[in-house]
Amino acid sequence: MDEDDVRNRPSGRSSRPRTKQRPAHVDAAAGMVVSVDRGRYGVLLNDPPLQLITMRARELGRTAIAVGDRVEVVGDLTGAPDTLSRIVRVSERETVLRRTADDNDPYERVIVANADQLLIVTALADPPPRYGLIDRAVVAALTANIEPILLLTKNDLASPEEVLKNYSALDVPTLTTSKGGDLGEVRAVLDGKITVFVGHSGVGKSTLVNALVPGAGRSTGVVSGIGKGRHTSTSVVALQLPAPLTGWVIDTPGVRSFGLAHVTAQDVLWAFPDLEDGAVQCPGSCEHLTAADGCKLDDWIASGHSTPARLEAFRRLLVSRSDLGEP
Ligand SMILES: Nc1nc2c(ncn2[C@@H]2O[C@H](COP(=O)(O)OP(=O)(O)OP(=O)(O)O)[C@@H](O)[C@H]2O)c(=O)[nH]1
Ligand SMILES: [Zn+2]
Repeated sequence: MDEDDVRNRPSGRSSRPRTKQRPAHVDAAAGMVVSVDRGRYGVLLNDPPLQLITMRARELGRTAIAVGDRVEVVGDLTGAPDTLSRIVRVSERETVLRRTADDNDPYERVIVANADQLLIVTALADPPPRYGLIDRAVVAALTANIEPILLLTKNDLASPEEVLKNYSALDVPTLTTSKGGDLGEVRAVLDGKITVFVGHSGVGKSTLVNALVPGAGRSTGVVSGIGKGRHTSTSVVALQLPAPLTGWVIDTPGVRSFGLAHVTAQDVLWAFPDLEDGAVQCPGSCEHLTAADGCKLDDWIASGHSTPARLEAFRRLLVSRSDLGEP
């Protein structure tokens, strides 16, 4: 992944990152970035659907390029081995999933561009759900205008009741899967969309990706045979869903947490239209956490708007921003 040197506000409802206009390259071909690995970008051309290895053109400066970016490429477009072409333009992004700089990483990162949905993969048991991580992923999605979806694996081991209760006030769509179970419902949710999959180790994310995209070859937690080892990939890749489906699964093996320091209380409030009007009376710098600090949202609820559960869910998300993401 690349550093994004332009510290744009997270893409809320109104602000969109801008792309500078570049001189047109008449021979450029359009495509999508499907992998990023040490300065090399895998690009799948739209027509013909060839996959190329590319690098950034100098004229792009330090503009970040991320998986999901729609780009224009020039140079050798045959896809022949040992050829390299250059990305000369990055299109304006519809959404940007990002994480903040933290102690381990001084740069704000663009994780994925143009995603429609964030599928938060959580096991119901082995390992047990970690609400802090789920909440942070929900905040990252909502504040990027990406739809969060909770996928609960290992339903054969435990009941989803408690998790569903925890997320009912947030209105996050939920799916459950079990070992060897039918994935029809999951496929229907993914069809036609660009969906980012996140989940911490052992939840069954690779098992799921392999089942949805045969041949994806994502390594799963079973290690067998001497010397075989486990090929743990840490880079983000986009995988095309097989026909008759359309759309993409973007696997994020390296993403274990979301740094959310760039997300303000106002950003989270945008995801709660039912509370937004109630915050008009709040002090200008309100963090919306307690009435004791002058927040007027409790009064808003008391006068019959929205519900106490929604306010509680909103505040839980606000607090999750400052939790330690990992481990
Ligand atoms: N019982 C049960 N086991 C499952 C289910 N899904 C996956 N597993 C098992 O859980 C273990 C971990 O699955 P993986 O797919 O490797 O998990 P992962 O999330 O990709 O983890 P990393 O590879 O560490 O990122 C494997 O032994 C799977 O067979 C499920 O629905 N039920
Ligand atoms: Zn407030």
